[in-house]
Amino acid sequence: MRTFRSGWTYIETVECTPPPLSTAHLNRCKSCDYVVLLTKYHNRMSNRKSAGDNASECAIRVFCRVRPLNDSEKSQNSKFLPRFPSANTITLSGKSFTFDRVFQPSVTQDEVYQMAAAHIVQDVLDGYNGTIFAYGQTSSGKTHTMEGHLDDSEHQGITPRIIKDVFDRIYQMDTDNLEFHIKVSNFEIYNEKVRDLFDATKTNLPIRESKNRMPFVKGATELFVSNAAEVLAAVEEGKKNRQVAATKMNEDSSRSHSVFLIQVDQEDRETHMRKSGKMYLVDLAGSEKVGKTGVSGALLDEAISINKSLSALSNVISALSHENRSHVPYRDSKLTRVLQESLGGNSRTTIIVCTSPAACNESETRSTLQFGQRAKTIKNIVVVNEELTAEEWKRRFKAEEAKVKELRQIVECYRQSEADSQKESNAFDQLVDKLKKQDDEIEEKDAEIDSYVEQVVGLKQVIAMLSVEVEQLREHSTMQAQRICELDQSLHELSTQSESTVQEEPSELMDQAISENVQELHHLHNLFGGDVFRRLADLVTGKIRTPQIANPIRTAESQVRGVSNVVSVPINHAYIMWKKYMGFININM
Ligand SMILES: Nc1ncnc2c1ncn2[C@@H]1O[C@H](COP(=O)(O)OP(=O)(O)OP(=O)(O)O)[C@@H](O)[C@H]1O
Repeated sequence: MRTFRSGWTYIETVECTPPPLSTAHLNRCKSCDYVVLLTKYHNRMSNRKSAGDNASECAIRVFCRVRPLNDSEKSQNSKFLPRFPSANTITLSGKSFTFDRVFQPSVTQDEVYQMAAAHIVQDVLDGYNGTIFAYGQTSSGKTHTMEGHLDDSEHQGITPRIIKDVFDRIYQMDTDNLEFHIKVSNFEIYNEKVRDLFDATKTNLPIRESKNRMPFVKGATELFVSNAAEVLAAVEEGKKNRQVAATKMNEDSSRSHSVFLIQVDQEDRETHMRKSGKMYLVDLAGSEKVGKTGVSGALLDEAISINKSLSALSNVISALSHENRSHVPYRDSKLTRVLQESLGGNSRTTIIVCTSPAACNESETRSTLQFGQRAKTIKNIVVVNEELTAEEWKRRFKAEEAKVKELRQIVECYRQSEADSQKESNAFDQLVDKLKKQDDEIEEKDAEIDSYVEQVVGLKQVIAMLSVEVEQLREHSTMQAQRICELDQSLHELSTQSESTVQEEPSELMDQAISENVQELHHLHNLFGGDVFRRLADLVTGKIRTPQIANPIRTAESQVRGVSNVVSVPINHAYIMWKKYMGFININM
């Protein structure tokens, strides 16, 4: 047995937004404590979200329903325009529109309910808010979809099916600890006035905001119900009071937007946990081209008011579908005020766009499909509405404390990591300075090397010249050596001659010959002992320090010395001979 009672207040839980995980920081410091902690934190938060524990993003679901051609359209021979290339696409004159599902005319009321609406029952029992509304031009099938035939189980629309399902699920629950409190209200927005459909005397109810900033209709009659039959009776009651009139396009045209609100509150008697889910079932009045509907007088005023509020709804949808939405004009109409939480707020919302298939309604159908397409981009943020027990508060408080502690740790780590990166950045600056200095030094060395290279080039030229000179000397020395041999021979002969004529005075001829030989010997001595060695010694010892340059010069020097040795042996011999001869002359003079 379930218990139903009344009189609770509800508190909405608010999600604490985790600090963003900056990619810049991730790149800088992939393994630092801060990132590890923050990643853990984010993972934990997303796990909590997926468990339905807190706020989560929820896109508005949009379905499209196409009704069959009606008699009037058939009689005009209006063509059946839409094509259905896939289960969720509709094509109109070549332009495709994609929805969560497209219902073709043959789709039954039950199929529409199962695919588009049944899920809302569980959402509401889980403590979420939910909204389903039908949108479309007049006579496109909105009332048929939302309400249908109330007393015909096959042709019932969404509202009676939801009511039945809510009670079926509650009675099927296998715990006896839950206590339920269900209340319904029904009002319409007619000519920008909120009228209570359960109490026809309340014709202009105000819209106020709760302390959670949720708009609600103040003073609307709330009926406490305990079974589906009671609720259906209430729906019938409200229906009687709704503004309908016959127009050229619809015999039972709704001249107002109707809102049926079911609020399910529940309490676990053991844990004292409380949850509350609100469900808005909305049948909008249809937009109409007054030329087509042929209305005048009061009906024309209604049509103008309907179109105005629908265009306010379009503006809200349009503002919400922009990424950088700044202002959403909820306050432009009563309709958008009432639906504020359903559009961009805390509600799991489903929109069923209803269309006519007839070619004569093509432009209205196209604008309906565009409306649905825009609405599909809107994302609501939903949270479970729950009232917490003292124990639950304590548990959450502790969890929040732990979270704060964790966040403090993260902040501390972040600070530390910032300080570390500052240090790293200073060290980096120093390194950059050092590298700059090294760069300058390298540039200097480069210049030095360039000058060495220039010197090497110059010295290579000198060596080449010296080599030529050495070669010439070698040739010359060979000739000179030959000459020295001849002189040696001649001196020997002269010496022999003088020994044999020791008593005789040296002849003038001999003196001249000896003098010439001596001069020639002097010349040769100067030639081989002088300039060449000096120049080589200069190069090797003083100005040249690099081995690459000095080595070839040393080679050249030894080559010259080699030549000089070759030449100097006979010269020395000749010189000795000459000295000997001169001594001989002096002794005998
Ligand atoms: N899918 C459908 N299958 C069969 N009949 C339908 C379907 N949709 C609508 N109809 C019929 O078309 C007519 C107009 O539908 P309905 O009253 O639901 O339109 P509406 O959009 O609510 O119009 P208004 O905005 O003028 O109130 C009704 O007779 C309804 O039974």
